[in-house]
Amino acid sequence: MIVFPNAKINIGLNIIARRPDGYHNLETVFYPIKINDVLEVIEADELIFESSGISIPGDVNDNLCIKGYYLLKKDFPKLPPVKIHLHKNIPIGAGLGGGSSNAAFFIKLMNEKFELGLDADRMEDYARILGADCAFFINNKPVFAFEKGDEFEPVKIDLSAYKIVLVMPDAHVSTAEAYRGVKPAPVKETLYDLVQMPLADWKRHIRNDFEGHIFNAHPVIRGVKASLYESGALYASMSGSGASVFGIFKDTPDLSHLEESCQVFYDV
Ligand SMILES: C[C@@](CO)(OP(=O)(O)O)[C@H](O)COP(=O)(O)OP(=O)(O)OC[C@H]1O[C@@H](n2ccc(N)nc2=O)[C@H](O)[C@@H]1O
Ligand SMILES: Nc1ncnc2c1ncn2[C@@H]1O[C@H](COP(=O)(O)OP(=O)(O)O)[C@@H](O)[C@H]1O
Repeated sequence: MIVFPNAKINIGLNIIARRPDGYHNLETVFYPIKINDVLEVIEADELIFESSGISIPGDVNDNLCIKGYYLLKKDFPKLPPVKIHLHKNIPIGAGLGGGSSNAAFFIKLMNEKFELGLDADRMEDYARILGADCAFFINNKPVFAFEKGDEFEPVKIDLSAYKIVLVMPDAHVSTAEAYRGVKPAPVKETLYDLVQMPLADWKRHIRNDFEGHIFNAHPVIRGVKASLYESGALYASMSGSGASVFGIFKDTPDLSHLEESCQVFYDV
């Protein structure tokens, strides 16, 4: 069985408070975008993980697909061994949730392939264990997210009339680094309301709290955001903990000046 895990962008990201468990309460809007990995799972004599495309840092046993397998196996001991092939296309550590998406799509694929009988809520519960960003990818629809980013309210937001461009500069930001450098603060207006405003107003009201210190540490990312506005973006922002930056345009822009130093994904 083959599925195509997609990436996400964060529209707004406000870090509200540090939690006793060391995580942070936040508000954000997750929005799915069309940059995809390829995930294939077949039955096998033993558990095998192979990948191609972008190489994935870290130990194979820490891969979120493998962690997802063992998580399901604990509750479904009869689950047979599988061979997993993951073709990585989503930039890694980019604020795009690629690994989290792989985990969630793996759970959905195993549920269907082995008829585990899990509904979306149960699959979200499994995904929450694997990471704060994973549960969103079970339903994979635009949502207002809060708590650790794993509790949701549906939000009416449709960007299909616009062109979204995703730019990946030559910079790497770890999620933990991003959280270490941010000062939590309560919000004056909730993102849930702010994203209902006309898109032309977003630039003045919607922000990503990671941008301040991440831009100081990685000025190239600030430069990409400025370049997107200079190229006519109605709204541009770093996605999540970065380093990727997205821009929302009326029409597909010419960003050839960025293509030498960045990976540019048009109309995602
Ligand atoms: C920042 C966000 C915004 O959507 O995504 P990315 O930019 O990474 O895609 C997420 O909060 C990342 O979610 P995810 O990447 O799943 O985080 P996890 O693996 O669960 O946690 C990695 C580390 O990030 C920090 N962390 C994560 C989530 C959260 N609400 N508070 C935190 O403090 C913790 O230090 C944790 O050890
Ligand atoms: N299937 C996977 N794909 C990508 N990264 C993974 C995967 N499993 C675990 N990881 C680890 O997760 C981190 C990147 O996660 P990812 O979701 O791509 O980042 P981000 O959420 O910032 O976009 C890397 O350190 C990588 O080692």
